[in-house]
Amino acid sequence: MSTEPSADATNESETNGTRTNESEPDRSTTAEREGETTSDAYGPDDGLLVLQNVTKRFGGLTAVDDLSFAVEEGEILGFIGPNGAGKSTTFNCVTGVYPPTAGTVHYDGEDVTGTAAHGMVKRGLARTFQSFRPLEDRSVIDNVALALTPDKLFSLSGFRGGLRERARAICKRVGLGDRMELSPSELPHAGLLRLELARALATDPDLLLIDEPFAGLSGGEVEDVSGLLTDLRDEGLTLVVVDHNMRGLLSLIDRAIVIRFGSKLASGTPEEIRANEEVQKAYLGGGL
Ligand SMILES: Nc1ncnc2c1ncn2[C@@H]1O[C@H](COP(=O)(O)OP(=O)(O)OP(=O)(O)O)[C@@H](O)[C@H]1O
Repeated sequence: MSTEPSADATNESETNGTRTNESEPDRSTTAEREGETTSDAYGPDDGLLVLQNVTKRFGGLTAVDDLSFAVEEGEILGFIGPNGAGKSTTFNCVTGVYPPTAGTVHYDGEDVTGTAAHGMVKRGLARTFQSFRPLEDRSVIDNVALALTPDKLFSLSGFRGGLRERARAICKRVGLGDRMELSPSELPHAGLLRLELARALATDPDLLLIDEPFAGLSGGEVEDVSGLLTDLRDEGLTLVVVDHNMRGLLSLIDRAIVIRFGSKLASGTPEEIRANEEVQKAYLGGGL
C-alpha cells in the first residue's frame, strides 16, 4: 500500500492513523479489519452513489485501496479518516478531478467512472471545498449567481432576472439573506462557509459532498451549520460530509464510513462508530 514518505503527521490526535514512519501497513490487520465490516459487495443500484473497488495510485503510493461503499439516497453520510487516509482522493475520483486507477463509480445507477467534473455537476453531484476563494470584487449574491447553471434556468423572457431571483432565494436559504450585497471579505468564516454551500446549491444538486464544514467554527456555529445541513437533507438532498471534528460530525450524521490507509476501517451508525475499538485506536485521544 502506501510508501508515502509523508511528513503530514502533524495532528497529534490522529498520529496513529497517518502513514508517517510506516513503510507498509500490516496487511493481515487490514484483512482482519475488513472482516469486521459489513459486506463490501455493492451493486450499481445499491445507492445514489456507489463505489466498487476504487483504487487510486500516485506512482508508488496507493492513496485509495480497493474501497467500496454506497451512499443511500436521503442520508447524511459521514466520511471519516485521519490525515492522509485518502478522503480527498476518494472525493476527487468521484467528482471527476481525476479518474480512479481501478474500480467503478456509479451515480444514480449509471457508470460514471472517469466522468469529467462538469459532467458530474450536470448529473447532480456538487462539492464544497474547505479552502474556497470567492470572487472578492463581486458581492455575495453575484458569487452565487455566477455558480448557477444557466441551462437549468434559461428562459427567453428573463434570463438575467431569473438568475438573480434564484440566487437571492439560495442566499436566503443558507442564511445569507441579509448579507447578499456584502463583499465576501466582509463575511466571517461561518458566513463564507454558507456562501460556499450556496455556490454548491446553485448547481441544483441531488448529492452534495461537503469538505470539513466544521473547521474553524465555534461550538454554536457547528450547531447552526448542522441545523442547516439537516434541513437540506430533510428537503431531499443527500449529503456526504468529511470532517475531523468527530464529535460534531457524529451528532449530525445518520451513518459513517471510516477509512484508514485508503481502505475501509469501519462503517455503521454513530453509536457503532463510537464503540468500535479499531476506530478508537485510529483516533487515539480524539475524544470519541
Ligand atoms: N496528487 C497527488 N499526488 C501524490 N500523492 C498524493 C496526491 N494527492 C494525495 N496524495 C497522497 O495520498 C494520500 C491521501 O491523501 P488525501 O489528501 O486523499 O488524504 P485525506 O484523508 O484527504 O487527508 P486530509 O484529511 O489531511 O486532507 C496522502 O499520502 C497524500 O500525500
